[in-house]
Amino acid sequence: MQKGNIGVTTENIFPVIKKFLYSDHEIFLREMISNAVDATQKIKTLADKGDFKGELGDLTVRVAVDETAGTITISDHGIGMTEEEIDKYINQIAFSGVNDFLEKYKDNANNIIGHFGLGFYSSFMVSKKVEIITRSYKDGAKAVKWSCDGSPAYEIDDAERELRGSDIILYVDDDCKEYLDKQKIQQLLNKYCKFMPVPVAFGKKTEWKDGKQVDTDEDNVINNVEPLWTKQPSTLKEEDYKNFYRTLYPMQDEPMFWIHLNVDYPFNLTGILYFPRVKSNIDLQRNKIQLYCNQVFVTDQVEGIVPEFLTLLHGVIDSPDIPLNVSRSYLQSDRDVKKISTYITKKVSDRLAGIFKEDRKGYEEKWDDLKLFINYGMLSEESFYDRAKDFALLKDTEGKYFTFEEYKTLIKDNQTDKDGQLIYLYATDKDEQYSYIETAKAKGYSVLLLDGQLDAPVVSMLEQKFEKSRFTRVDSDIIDRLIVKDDIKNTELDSEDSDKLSSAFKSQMPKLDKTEFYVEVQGLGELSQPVVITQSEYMRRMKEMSRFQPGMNFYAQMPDSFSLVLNSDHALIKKVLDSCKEATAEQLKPILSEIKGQEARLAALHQQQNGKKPEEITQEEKDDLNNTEKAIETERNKKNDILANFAKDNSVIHQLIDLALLQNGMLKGAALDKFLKRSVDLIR
Ligand SMILES: Nc1ncnc2c1ncn2[C@@H]1O[C@H](COP(=O)(O)OP(=O)(O)OP(=O)(O)O)[C@@H](O)[C@H]1O
Repeated sequence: MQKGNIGVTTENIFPVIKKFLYSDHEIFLREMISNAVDATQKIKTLADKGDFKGELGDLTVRVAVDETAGTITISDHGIGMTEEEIDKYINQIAFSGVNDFLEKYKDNANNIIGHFGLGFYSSFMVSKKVEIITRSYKDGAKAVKWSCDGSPAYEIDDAERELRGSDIILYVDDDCKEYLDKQKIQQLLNKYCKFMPVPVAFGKKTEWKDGKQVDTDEDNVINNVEPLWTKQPSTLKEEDYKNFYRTLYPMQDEPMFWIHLNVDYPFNLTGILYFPRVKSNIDLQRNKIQLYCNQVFVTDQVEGIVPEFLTLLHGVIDSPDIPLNVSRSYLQSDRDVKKISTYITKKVSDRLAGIFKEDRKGYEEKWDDLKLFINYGMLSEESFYDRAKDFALLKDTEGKYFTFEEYKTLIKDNQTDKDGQLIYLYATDKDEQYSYIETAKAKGYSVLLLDGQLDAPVVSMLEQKFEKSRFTRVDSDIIDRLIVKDDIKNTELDSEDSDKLSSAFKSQMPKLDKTEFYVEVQGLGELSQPVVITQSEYMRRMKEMSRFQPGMNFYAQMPDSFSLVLNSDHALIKKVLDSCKEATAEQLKPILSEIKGQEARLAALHQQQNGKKPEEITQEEKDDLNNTEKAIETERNKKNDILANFAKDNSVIHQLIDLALLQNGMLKGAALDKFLKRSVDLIR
């Protein structure tokens, strides 16, 4: 028997390992099984080369849990180890790996990607003692047993073992008893070993016999040794890809299409990426791309390796060239990783461009599902925008699709304003903005439907990319001002009438929380609606953006401001004006003439004082000016009161306001109820 100390200086290294890798204890199983798989593949290689002439035998790696003994055993029929090899690979080298790890990550353990290849010693994260019973394939090799209880001391002894290969026996620590639960092990095998290249068996398949579940003779092999991505694309059918997708994401809808990745220079990478049909954000967070290293599952945190927008895709990537035992910040600056990321982006855009070219109709049918990925890609990656601008689509409110270039050609003639700016009209909700869309269409304009999650930032991006172009929502102004072609014709009403109308209407606008209404009078044509509500594009966008961007709180606090535009060409508005004049003329006459007089006085005072320096203006003159202003204010208030008093009982005004609110989904609760009752009264 040989005793010795493992070549480490730290007195007791294992508590440290445990602490560092606390969240990732479970990887021990992956490490043990991939060692067993490696040893098995090595014997196969030796046999292929003729360096091993014996029987290969059954190469299945076996995992067994013994709850009573408190052990997990991983057995392989691989190359095994001689005593010298144990000394070299386990006592010396493996430990130096642990040492390096501690050296490097002492201070920033949190930055570790979470799957440092600790290899064999990760077994101590869950074990109080580990034994290796092994026998090398080499002629005349003796079986040996190595054991270590987690202190730097180990023992090596002779052992009984007939067959070539190794048993690794983990004596599970008392605080890690969960790993003695078969279901837990099954779950870990499923997560990490599902596609390992050598059969891995966990117990036997069971069957029902005499009302009991009993083991059969057949191994319960948990993995598929030849997963789809390792095969040649030319040998695969559509159904194969769909089936594989189902094994990866059992509850998910069929994917739209996929990309089989396969490169061996300048780096090695295989994999299959699927474009999923995404139903909800929960799906996005739950189903992720899985990263493998030679068919061993590493992680589903692929940020930094795959461009961010492609993390929304599903599937697998397998590459031995992605450095796994480094921190994330290093990963992002690593040149090979950058190359991988660029390669994947190019592959994805080539595939999309290909489908677009070959099957435009099919592509359009998928667009609504694809849009999120492509928009996200264009927003987050300049190089992707440059590729995607030729196959990204815009959809109009009638459901027709256009490329950027096609759409520009379509609207160029009719939607260029007097300053030469191309105006892209859009709606965000076909039903809510229905009448605005119809008005625009009646004018021969095309209206885009931009109702996607990312459309607001996409609009800002496109405005920067497209030359001399602006996006405007159809309800952001009255039709003649959406695309200003000539100078606007002014309302035919004189300012006094216009003022009466707007004051009367304004006095009856509802007092809504955080909402402001401006009232203006415009001639919109006899056939247009009598009252229209619009919301300025600029303010709406600022408010929308403030929801996503910190530091824009100022805009979020501002009330929503809307314009209520009264169409002075409409018969109903004319009718209101006439009855208003009739009802208020007597009362308003002296007030209006008083206001006129005071205004003339104010103008004269201003003129007088304008020529003077501030110190030359006397207190008396200042008071005079202030008092005149106040007098005007008082008279105006009187005027407004009279108009409000008239408007209060005018059911046409109320009805018109409510109809406009209703059209914008702003009439609710008690106000809606009142409107309904009034409407019934009106037709009674
Ligand atoms: N089941 C086994 N059969 C034969 N040799 C083994 C077995 N397990 C471990 N070894 C030997 O011990 C060495 C150290 O294993 P360890 O898992 O620590 O590192 P590794 O597998 O080389 O690298 P990694 O850190 O990526 O796992 C292996 O390289 C191998 O030579």
